[in-house]
Amino acid sequence: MARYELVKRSVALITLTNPPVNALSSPVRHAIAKSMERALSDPKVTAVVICGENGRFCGGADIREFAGPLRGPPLIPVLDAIEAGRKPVVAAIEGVALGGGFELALVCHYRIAHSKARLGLPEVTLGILPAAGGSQRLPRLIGIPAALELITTGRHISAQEALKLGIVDQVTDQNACEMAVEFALKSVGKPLSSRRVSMLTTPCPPDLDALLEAATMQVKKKARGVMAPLACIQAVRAAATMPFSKGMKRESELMTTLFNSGQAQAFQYCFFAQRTAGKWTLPSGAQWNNSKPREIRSAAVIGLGTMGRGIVVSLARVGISVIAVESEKKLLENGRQMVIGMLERDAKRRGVSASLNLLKFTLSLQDLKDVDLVIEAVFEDMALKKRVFQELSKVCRPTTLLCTNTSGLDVDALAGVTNRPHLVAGMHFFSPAHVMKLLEVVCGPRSSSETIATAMSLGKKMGKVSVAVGNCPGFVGNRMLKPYLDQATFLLEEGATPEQIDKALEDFGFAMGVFRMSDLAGLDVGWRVRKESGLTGPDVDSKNPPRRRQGHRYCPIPDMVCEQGRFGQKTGRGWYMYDKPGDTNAKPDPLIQNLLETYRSRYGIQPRNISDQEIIERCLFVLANEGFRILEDGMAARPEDIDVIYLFGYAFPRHRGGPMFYVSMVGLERVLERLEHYHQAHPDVPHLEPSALLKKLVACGSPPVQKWREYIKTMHSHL
Ligand SMILES: CCCCCCCCCCCCC[C@H](O)CC(=O)SCCNC(=O)CCNC(=O)[C@H](O)C(C)(C)COP(=O)(O)OP(=O)(O)OC[C@H]1O[C@@H](n2cnc3c(N)ncnc32)[C@H](O)[C@@H]1OP(=O)(O)O
Repeated sequence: MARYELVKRSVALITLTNPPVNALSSPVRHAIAKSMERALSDPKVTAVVICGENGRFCGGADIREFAGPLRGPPLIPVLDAIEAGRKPVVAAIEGVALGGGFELALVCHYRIAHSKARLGLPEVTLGILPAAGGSQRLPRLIGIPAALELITTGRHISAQEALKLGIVDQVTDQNACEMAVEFALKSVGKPLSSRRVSMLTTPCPPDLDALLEAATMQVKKKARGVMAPLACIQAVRAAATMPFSKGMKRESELMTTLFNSGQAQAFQYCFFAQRTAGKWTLPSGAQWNNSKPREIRSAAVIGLGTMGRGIVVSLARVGISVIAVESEKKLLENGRQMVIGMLERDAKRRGVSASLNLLKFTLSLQDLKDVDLVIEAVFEDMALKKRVFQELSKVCRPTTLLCTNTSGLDVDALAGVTNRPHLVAGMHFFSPAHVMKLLEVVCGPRSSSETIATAMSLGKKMGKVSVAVGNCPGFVGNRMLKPYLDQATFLLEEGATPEQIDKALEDFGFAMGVFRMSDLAGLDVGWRVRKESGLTGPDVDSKNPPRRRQGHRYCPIPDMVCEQGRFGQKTGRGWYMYDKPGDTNAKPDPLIQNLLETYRSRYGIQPRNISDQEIIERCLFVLANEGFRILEDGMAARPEDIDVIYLFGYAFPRHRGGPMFYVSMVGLERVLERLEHYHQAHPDVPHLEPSALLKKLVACGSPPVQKWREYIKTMHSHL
């Protein structure tokens, strides 16, 4: 777990050997401690260099170990012994020095970084804080403001920035390990006391309280209800106001609180869920590690609406040449200008030049004959999409992959009109496509493993978190959204207000409640879908009694809001009112209050007081209940995939871990009991009926979320 060598006759070279990221697992900590003892006691050794195998210094503590009892030597004494040693120790940082890896570097007396290395204390993103002295040493080394920013955001920094901040002593383009050995030889005999960061006095700004207060306000606003950033600020305060040993005690107390909070578990679950989602499987046995993706050098995007433009930008900025197609000259010109503007702004922000030379704009599908892959992003209309796919089938070479950005239509129906159904898949981006990280890769029953591998790998290349899903209406994300939105509007009927529901959801941790979010997204989109599916408008079957469709409860309030031309922020009116169209400051609107009161009295509904608990339970338990059904149907391979979709596509609060993790933390038995209760009260809402899988899991003793897959295996899978 660590290799010990003597180099240049007097330098002990300790190499961490724990692939893939040299995490500080128990055997690694043990090996470091033993190696240091050996180096310090060997008279031949005058200096020590610590590096990591395979060009990676260290990715920090082994996060998997956090789930069990602490075994092996604790990290802090291992690190303290390095700093206290009487021989100079140099960290040779290549690749990454993150979390405990960074803390390991901080106890070394010197730090040499390769120019491509990245450093950071990302603990806050795992719901904890740098608890091996990082919160106490970094402020001593670089001052409170810079340390506060790095620790509360978890941001990774480049070697150059680390040099500027005074974190590393030297940056090199050459082999960092060899440079560190040379550096170590030159450091022999130099006094070490000023190199022991724990011995430094934290430079304390005069306005410390104001600074910490401002940071507190900022993190409270940015991460509602999240404990870790607040704990980080308290730890940094300790570094500014307490001697090192007392600060370490405070750091440990804060870490214990975070560890016991449940939030840390949720964040750490998210970390692994994101990585698990990349490991897709198909019923054929094809999977991520046995299917080869095709290399995509050129692509085409059809349709330059909001989605199409974002997709063009996502492709071009990773070096893929893109042909963008529109149906009319004016739309094409407008799209061209928007895309160029977006790419230029993006390039400026990243300090690179915009890849405009990769773009071509055309009105003719004939220009697509040689591209490797097409993404169709035209209007959400099956007949139109089928025409496009038929045309593509004729125009593109037979090996071109044909993908659709539909947000819920039948991908296999589109595959069926082509001459290559095995090369058709869904690539469902989220709006705005160049910003949102989620990509649902929709596997049709005829999509080949190569097609899925290519779509997943292209998503990764574009920096997306790609999740493979089955082909059902709405796929995973939008399919689950429907019962969630329904519950919110049923609660309005029963007596709640949009403000009350939004506040309950925002207090739960969502950045925006369901109604504020709907106003931002635009209410007309859903209205059009409801009209097209005959739920509202002139095509409604007149046999439907009021507030019922196909025998089930239906709430027409969203349709009534749209009928008044209230489409959300863009029209200055929606569930809320805004000072002018495009404004974001949502204010409660007495007209909506009035509409709700009139509606309730028309249907003889006696409004009742609805608790926040009921709002959360009905909205979120029904969301997860649909997730269970999706798992039963084999439309998602595992609960982690559903959670990743909700974290990255629907801003589900990370400290709750995603809808499936959240209900597992609440306790499946309780969730089942509450769903049964609500279904009894609302028997005309089938989504409230507990799913078979939920019942099965409860009957099996409510296993943890990571084990649910074992209970789903027996069921029919589309993935
Ligand atoms: C009740 C009282 C309790 C009190 C508790 C007291 C405890 C006291 C001691 C605490 C000491 C704390 C020390 C420290 O402050 C805490 C930490 O260090 S937390 C860890 C911080 N590090 C990170 O957050 C880095 C996480 N990793 C990454 O960001 C990336 O993996 C990477 C390093 C940038 C590499 O990225 P990629 O190349 O894209 O590779 P992947 O991300 O796909 O990862 C590959 C593979 O490695 C696994 N992995 C990565 N990092 C870790 C890790 N730190 N631990 C374990 N495993 C890791 C990852 O899951 C992938 O695995 P695979 O999916 O392939 O199985």
